[in-house]
Amino acid sequence: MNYIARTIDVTKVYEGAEVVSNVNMSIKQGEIYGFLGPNGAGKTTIMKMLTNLVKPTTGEIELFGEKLTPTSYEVLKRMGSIIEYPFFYDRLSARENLELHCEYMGFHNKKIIDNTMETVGLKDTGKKPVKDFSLGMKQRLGLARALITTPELLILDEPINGLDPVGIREMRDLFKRLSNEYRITLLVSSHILGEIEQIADTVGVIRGGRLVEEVSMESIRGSQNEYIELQAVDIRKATYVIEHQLGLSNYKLVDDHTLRIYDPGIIPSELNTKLIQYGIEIESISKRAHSLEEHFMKLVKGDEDVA
Ligand SMILES: Nc1ncnc2c1ncn2[C@@H]1O[C@H](COP(=O)(O)OP(=O)(O)OP(=O)(O)O)[C@@H](O)[C@H]1O
Repeated sequence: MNYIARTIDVTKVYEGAEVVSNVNMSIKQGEIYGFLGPNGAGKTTIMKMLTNLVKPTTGEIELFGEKLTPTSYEVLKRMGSIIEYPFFYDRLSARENLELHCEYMGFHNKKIIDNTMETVGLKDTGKKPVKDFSLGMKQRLGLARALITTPELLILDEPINGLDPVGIREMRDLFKRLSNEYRITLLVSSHILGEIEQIADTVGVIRGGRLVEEVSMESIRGSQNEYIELQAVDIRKATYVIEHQLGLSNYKLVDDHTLRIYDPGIIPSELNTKLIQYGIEIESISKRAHSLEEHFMKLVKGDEDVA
């Protein structure tokens, strides 16, 4: 497997408190990796370690197959990032800010400034000073700055925070374009599941400094376990019939009234008919599926009974 970035058993201790604990993250080349977790879970700290802004207390970071050291300048040139609020020269225009950044980075290619401004949708901002930009425009300028050195990996910490629905949508579309057209690998953090779910190929869930899951969205969608939920007046009798007469074994009694059957391929109306034949009084019967939200919320909140 081709990994563009990995954390290997990374731990970070701040003033005696372990804020990141033994995290093993693997970001594949070309994917959008969604980094999901509540505020304070440790996302920013991990992103700072990946960009060499903070050193792990123990463990290692690997970027483009190389171990990250304090002098890994070449490796760091291959990535762009926005971590925490990006600083701009407020009185200067978008273009002037980007020109200054290029100069600072020793990167001289005027054409790229035009192209990047076009990519992020800031081409028509002219002389407008950044202080008159909306939050969404500033976010896009931050992205332009991260993109201007043509990175292979882009690390974005909560890039949609504070944006309105239109701005969120534009950002999301832009991430997909960067991934599909420019083949950039993205690591994007958020505390909002809905956002991660819509863009990510892989999701890493972090809680209390620990990576509690790292899974491809494809496999999660594939394992959306459907089940039949039924309610009966006498649930024990229904359970007996289901197990001994109908031969179904994969079920769970939820409460005194409700049973969930996980055996595949059951059609609710057929089950209903059969149960009635055995004299079971059914109150309700329906097909359901664990939603992604249920799946992730259990992880984020720390419910160990994860489906
Ligand atoms: N420089 C620091 N010194 C001490 N503690 C810190 C420092 N930076 C972060 N922390 C602590 O580490 C924990 C993780 O913070 P971090 O910013 O990585 O979380 P996060 O998941 O990015 O959340 P948020 O979205 O709120 O930034 C928090 O408890 C935070 O207070």
